[in-house]
Amino acid sequence: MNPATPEGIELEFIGSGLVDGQPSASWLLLERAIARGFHESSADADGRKILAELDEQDEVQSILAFDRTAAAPSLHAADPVGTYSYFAGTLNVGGPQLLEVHEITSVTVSPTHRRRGILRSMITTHLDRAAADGVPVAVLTASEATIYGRFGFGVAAERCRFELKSGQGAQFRAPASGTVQAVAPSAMAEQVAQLYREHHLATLGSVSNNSFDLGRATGRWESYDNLKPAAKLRGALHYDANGTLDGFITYTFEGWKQEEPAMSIGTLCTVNETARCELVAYLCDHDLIERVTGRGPVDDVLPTALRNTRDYKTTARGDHLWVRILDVPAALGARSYRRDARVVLQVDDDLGYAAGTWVLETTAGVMSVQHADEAAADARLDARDLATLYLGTRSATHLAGAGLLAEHRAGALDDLDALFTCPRTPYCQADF
Ligand SMILES: CC(=O)SCCNC(=O)CCNC(=O)[C@H](O)C(C)(C)COP(=O)(O)OP(=O)(O)OC[C@H]1O[C@@H](n2cnc3c(N)ncnc32)[C@H](O)[C@@H]1OP(=O)(O)O
Repeated sequence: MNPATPEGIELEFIGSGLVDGQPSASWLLLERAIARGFHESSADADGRKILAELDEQDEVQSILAFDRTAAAPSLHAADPVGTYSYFAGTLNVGGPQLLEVHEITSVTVSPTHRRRGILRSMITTHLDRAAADGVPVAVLTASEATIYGRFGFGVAAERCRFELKSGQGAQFRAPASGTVQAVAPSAMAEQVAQLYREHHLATLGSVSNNSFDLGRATGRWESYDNLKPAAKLRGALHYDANGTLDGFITYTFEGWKQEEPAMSIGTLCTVNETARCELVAYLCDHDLIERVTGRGPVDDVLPTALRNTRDYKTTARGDHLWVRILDVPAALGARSYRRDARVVLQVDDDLGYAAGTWVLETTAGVMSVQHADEAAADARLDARDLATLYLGTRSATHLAGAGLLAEHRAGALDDLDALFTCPRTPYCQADF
C-alpha cells in the first residue's frame, strides 16, 4: 500500500515545536521550508516563536523529507525538500458526538524535487499510521482541487465569497429580535472561544479551530504572513432575545480609496442563523458603507432573508473541506440518519482503507456497517465519492448523474438519498 520512499529521500518525524521554550532546530527547518513552499518569506524571530508555540499547543506532528544526496551549495544539503504536518481535531458529522480526525496542513515539496513521489510517500506514510491508530477520518483544505482525489479525499464542504449591497442600511425581511454590542476584538477572547465551541457543535461539516484562529479573531495577529496585531480589526457580539450570547463578528473597513466604501468580514461565527443575519445587518447599518463582503455556506440564508435577494451576490464558490474516510464503519456509524434503509455499497479504494463491500443498515437513525465482500452490491462508487456522499454534500442521484456512482439494484439511489441527504449543506468556517 505504502510505496517505497523515492531513492535518496529520507522521511524524518518531528513532534514538537519547542525545546527549552525556543523553536527547535528541526522546527526552524520546517518553518523555512513551508514559507518557501508557499512563496512567502520566513517569519522574523518573534513570529517564529509565536508559530512554534502555536504548533506546540495544537500538538502538531510533522514529516520532513530530506534529500540525502544533496550537497552544498544546494540549500537542500541542510533544508528539507518536503514538509507535511497534521494534528488531532474533530469534525461535526451530524451525529451525537464529534468525530476524531487528523487535520492535514503545510504540505510542500520543493520545485527541484516535485513529481518524484515525495508527497505520495509522505501522505501514504501518514494515512497508514493514522489508520493503524484507529483515526477514522482525515481532513484537509487543498491549494489545488486536482491533487488529493487520487488519495481518496473527496469534497465534503464548499464555501462561497459574497458581497452584499448595503447603501440604505440593512434590508432584511424579519425584524431584529436580538441585540448587538460593539466590543474590541482583544476584549472578547472568552466569548470567541465559547462561540467557536458552540458553533462547532451546531454545524454539520465544521472542523475544530486551531490555536491560530483564536489569535486571529481577537486581533493578536493578522495572518500567517503578518504576525503583528491587527490594528484595524473591529468586533461585535450578538445576544438573542433572552440575552444569551449566540454569535460574534470581526471586520475591517477597506479604506476610503474604494469606489464603494466597504466592510470586509474577517470571522462570522454564530450558533444560529438569526445571529448570522443580525450581525451582517449590523455591518450594513454602518453609515457611509455601500458594501459588505464575507464568506459563507453555499446555502447561506442571507439572500433568502433579504427584502431584495439581488442585494446578495456570490463572487466566488469552491471546494473547501476535503474528507478521507479511513474506517468505513466508524465514520458512517458516527452520523445520524433521518430515515431507515438497507443498502449494500461497494467501495473502490486504491489505498485500501475503505475498500470492500459494506452492508449499511439503519435502525432508528443509527447505522450499523458490516464488511460483507460476498454480498451482491446495490451500488458502487470510489472512496473519494463516498466522502462527498457522507455528509450529504452531493446526493447519490447527483453523483450517479456525474457518472461517479453506479446503481446495481433499482431503488438503491432513492434509498441512498433518503439515508444521506441532510436538510442543510455542510459548512466549515475554519481554515487550517
Ligand atoms: C493540505 C495542504 O497543505 S494543500 C497545499 C499543497 N501544497 C502546495 O500547493 C504548494 C506547492 N506545491 C507543492 O509543494 C507540490 O507540488 C505538491 C505538494 C502539491 C505535490 O508534491 P509532489 O511531491 O510533486 O507530488 P508527487 O510527486 O508525490 O505526486 C503524487 C501524485 O499527485 C499528482 N500531483 C502532484 N501535484 C499535483 C498538482 N499540483 N496538480 C495535479 N496533480 C498533482 C502527481 O502527478 C502524482 O500523480 P500520480 O501518482 O497519480 O501519477
